[in-house]
Amino acid sequence: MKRVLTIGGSAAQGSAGIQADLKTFEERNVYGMSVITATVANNSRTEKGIFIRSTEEIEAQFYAVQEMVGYDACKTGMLFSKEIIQVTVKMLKEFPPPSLIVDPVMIGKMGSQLLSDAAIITLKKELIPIADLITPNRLEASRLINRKIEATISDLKQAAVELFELGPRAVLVKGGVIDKEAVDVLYDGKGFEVFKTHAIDTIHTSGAGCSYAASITAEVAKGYDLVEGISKSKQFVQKAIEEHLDFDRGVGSVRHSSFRAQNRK
Ligand SMILES: Nc1ncnc2c1ncn2[C@@H]1O[C@H](COP(=O)(O)OP(=O)(O)OP(=O)(O)O)[C@@H](O)[C@H]1O
Ligand SMILES: Cc1ncc(COP(=O)(O)O)c(N)n1
Repeated sequence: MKRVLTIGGSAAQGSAGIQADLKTFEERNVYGMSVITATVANNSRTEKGIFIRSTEEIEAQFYAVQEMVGYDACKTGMLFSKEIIQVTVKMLKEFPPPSLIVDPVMIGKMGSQLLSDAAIITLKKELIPIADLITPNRLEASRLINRKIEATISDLKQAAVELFELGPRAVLVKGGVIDKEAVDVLYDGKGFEVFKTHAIDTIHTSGAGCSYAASITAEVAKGYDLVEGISKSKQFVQKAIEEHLDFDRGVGSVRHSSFRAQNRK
């Protein structure tokens, strides 16, 4: 069984972050492990809580993973601060994963700030250059290249080229909805691949981005190439959004188990 690690934040409500990643790893049939960088305890009735873990606690988790299991691929999600990005880069350089997928999460779908403004530069200069794939959405991509990106395939392609210049081996820009289709563009320095599915009319997509990147990480760990891994993961996330869970309290969750349920019918 392939071994996959996620380094990111705990999302108490269960839809996104580490919870989404571990649920997705299980659905994609890989062995999931986690290093928790922060605890996000969103609660619309009180104040939003974000609690950052110490670098000592982060390192202890990472070394436990390496000593007890090892890994075939690694995903990063919420890293929040410059210090956490730097310790993550240090650990990844000491134990280079066969594949590294960096989801540059900045703002959660419920509005929480998951990356401090001051940390963007560290993300760009230190983590992105060692990534095999980065998976920004349009807003994150804009912040990384300091310009607005139009909702057109041609501008997404141009943005992917600019992001590639930051040094990753490939870029997947999630373009959002264009002409009723959910469009993503992959660029690997040689060519483009466009992934499209029909856009589902719902606000209940919390966890979509995390689960998509987690599924890609799992598929790459199994040996699929990026195009195959992304195609499979796009179908997985599509089904998870189609059968979303609405808890009647704002943005609901994707249903991580729906692809498996569909294939068991
Ligand atoms: N309404 C929708 N219908 C179909 N697919 C969607 C829909 N919303 C998002 N997706 C797809 O889900 C995947 C995750 O993308 P999304 O833009 O939600 O990421 P994100 O959560 O914003 O990213 P991040 O985790 O980096 O913050 C993409 O392939 C996107 O096209
Ligand atoms: C701890 C944590 N990490 C990441 C996300 C992004 O979530 P999404 O997949 O909805 O963009 C989140 N909301 N919380």
